[in-house]
Amino acid sequence: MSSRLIIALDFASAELALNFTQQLAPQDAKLKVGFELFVAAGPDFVRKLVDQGFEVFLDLKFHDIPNTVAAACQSAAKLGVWMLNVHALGGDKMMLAARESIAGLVKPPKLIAVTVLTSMDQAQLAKLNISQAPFEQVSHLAALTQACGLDGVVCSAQEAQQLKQQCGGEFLLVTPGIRPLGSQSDDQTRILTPLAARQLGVDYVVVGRPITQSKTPLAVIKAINQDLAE
Ligand SMILES: O=C(O)c1cc(=O)[nH]c(=O)n1[C@@H]1O[C@H](COP(=O)(O)O)[C@@H](O)[C@H]1O
Repeated sequence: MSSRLIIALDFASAELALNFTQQLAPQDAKLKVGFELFVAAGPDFVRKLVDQGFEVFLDLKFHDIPNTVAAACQSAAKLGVWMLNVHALGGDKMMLAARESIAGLVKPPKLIAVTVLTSMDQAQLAKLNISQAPFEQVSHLAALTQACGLDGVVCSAQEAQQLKQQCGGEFLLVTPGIRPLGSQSDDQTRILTPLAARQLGVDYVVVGRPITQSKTPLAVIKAINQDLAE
């Protein structure tokens, strides 16, 4: 069975990222390329990972006018990635345009929307004039995302159980803010362990620093995969 682990390749160069990925096989984990690596290494690096057989989540969190986001999604899909994301706060017209832009492809990537970043807590939302608790905002944005026909959302594992009830089992929940017991929370606030996330119904966990900054990354990956297979 393919892994439910997505490793965040937050490295500053293609060379550093390749040093890390050469230890991995595609069945060990899916790989996420975000802003840091994409800006440094570009689309060629993404194509290289895809050619090596990895399922790649291109995490560029598109958030712009519908026409721009639709075109960006098309360009991203041409790289052969497995998953793409946009910001739900871009609104329904933007999400609909994004979905339609890739709908006709033979093998479209999964398209998901970021709800409330896992680094955000209620106090930070309040400063954005959002008076709701994080879960209420996540729930609202997940409903909007689902109504636009997207495949799922990025949220915190803390919201997973209620979201699965709300959106149904097929709607994908992808959760960063995952920390194995004993690891630092860093800048994440809404966190859970891999095992707890899986028990709450999460489909894919995103883990970066606890793996990429570990002295024994393969052991951490193995332990997380065991937890996710429970
Ligand atoms: O879209 C994302 O991937 C994302 C959304 C979110 O709400 N929180 C979040 O941490 N992420 C990403 O998930 C990864 C988490 O990395 P670590 O905190 O190092 O495990 C980073 O690459 C973030 O950019």
